[in-house]
Amino acid sequence: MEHVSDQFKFLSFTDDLDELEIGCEMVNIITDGWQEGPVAAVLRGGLNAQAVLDVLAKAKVKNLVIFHLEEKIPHLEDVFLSSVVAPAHEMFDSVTINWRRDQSIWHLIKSISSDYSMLFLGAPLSISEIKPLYAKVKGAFAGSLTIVRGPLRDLEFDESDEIYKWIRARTFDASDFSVSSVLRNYKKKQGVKIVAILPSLNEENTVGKVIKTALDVKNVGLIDEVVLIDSGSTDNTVDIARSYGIPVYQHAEIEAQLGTYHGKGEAMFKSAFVTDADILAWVDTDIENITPRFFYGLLGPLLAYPEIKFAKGYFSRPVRVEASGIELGGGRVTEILARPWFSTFMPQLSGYIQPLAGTVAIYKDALLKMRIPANYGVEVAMLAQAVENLGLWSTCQVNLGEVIHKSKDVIGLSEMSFQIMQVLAELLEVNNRGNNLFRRVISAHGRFEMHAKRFPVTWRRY
Ligand SMILES: O=c1ccn([C@@H]2O[C@H](COP(=O)(O)OP(=O)(O)O[C@H]3O[C@H](CO)[C@@H](O)[C@H](O)[C@H]3O)[C@@H](O)[C@H]2O)c(=O)[nH]1
Ligand SMILES: O=C(O)[C@H](O)COP(=O)(O)O
Repeated sequence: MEHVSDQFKFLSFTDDLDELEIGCEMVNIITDGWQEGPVAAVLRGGLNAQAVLDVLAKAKVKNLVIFHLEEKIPHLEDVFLSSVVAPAHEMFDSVTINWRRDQSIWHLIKSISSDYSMLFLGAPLSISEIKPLYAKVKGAFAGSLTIVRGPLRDLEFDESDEIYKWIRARTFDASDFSVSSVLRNYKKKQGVKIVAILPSLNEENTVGKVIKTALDVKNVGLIDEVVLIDSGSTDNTVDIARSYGIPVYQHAEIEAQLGTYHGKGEAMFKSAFVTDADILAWVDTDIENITPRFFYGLLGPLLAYPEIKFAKGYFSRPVRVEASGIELGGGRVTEILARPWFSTFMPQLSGYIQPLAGTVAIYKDALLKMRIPANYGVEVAMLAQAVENLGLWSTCQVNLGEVIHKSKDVIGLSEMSFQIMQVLAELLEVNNRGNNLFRRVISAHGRFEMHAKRFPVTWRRY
């Protein structure tokens, strides 16, 4: 039990929680008080869950009952297994783990309310979330509640860290902005015109629903225009889009005198020429589970906070089972390339949860000051320049919920990563000696083959 700390501080939920001790050794216990009877802990895993175990061991609880809501992404279960299940078996005489699949944590807590007189939870990330969490749990659980906040072990930053502060203040949830009348009011007050731009390349299965959803949001007055910018689809995408009566453009034909390039960035660059709106909001057309939330959520912060000029969506991605039978969690390029790159070279961007997301909204005057790469580097290039030109605090991210969209195979992702890396290198003015040749050596049946493809970055300027 190496991780048991001697420093426990007790507070009640009526105390001022600014009194919480922050430090490498402190365990803060915010509690209704001890009550005789059976004890349960509802735990997800991580430092605070581990601190709950410390507190219960110190309180000489012998038989521990733990409830755990199964994670949607199975590899997150590793955190629970290593930080809770393994140590709990060493610390207590008997441990019962109840793996649950309730609809939500509140359903779970309600269902055990009459069986336990004390409930222990790990604290949420931010101190300001503790009292709202308490109020919510008390609506479901009648007994005594204790929320434990563990020591800040292994964290090199504290709550005065700028990225941490930015995340707390500039990360929104789409549900914060779901009341259309409120948003319409903000929109009117700011006197802005908004266009939803839907980029497409062979999206016949999903494009119709995305357009219909955008039009629903237009009908309630939040969006003024919906346009589709196609990159030369060869399926029925364009016919489907036209059947909704919205303007449909081929990106190659927009401002044809500027020439044309392949790529999503090119479609986004050309978007600025087809509208006189003040705010441009792009939403990908391959999203299977599109809802108005994507549009409200993305636009909400820009309308409600005039100082915010750029918003990027983020989302959770359910695990997909590939044809190979292999289960994949989402965001492979994000986790393997973008996040490590940002933490190494561009730490000011490291608070972004989905830096590659294509759901983005920006004021047009800010867009016109940017240079836009024609390829898949467009999202990171826009993000980096938004933060550089406008300042981190004029940018934000919004949780749009869960996204289900088609996934590239590993070669597709590898090429996308190469494009993104080339763009990031150019943004940092790293001299890569014009090396944009991407080589892939393949060994099969005792022979080697060399495949090589060039991915030059074309920067577009307004
Ligand atoms: O030349 C193109 C290529 C794609 N698309 C559309 O752009 C969207 C996203 O493209 P996709 O190839 O599905 O991207 P992902 O593999 O999902 O890549 C993720 O990461 C990219 C790089 O950050 C972003 O551009 C994407 O929006 C984001 O979903 C879809 O609606 C496509 O139809 C175009 O309009 N033109
Ligand atoms: O955002 C990413 O990292 C890429 O779009 C890949 O996502 P996926 O691993 O969910 O397919």
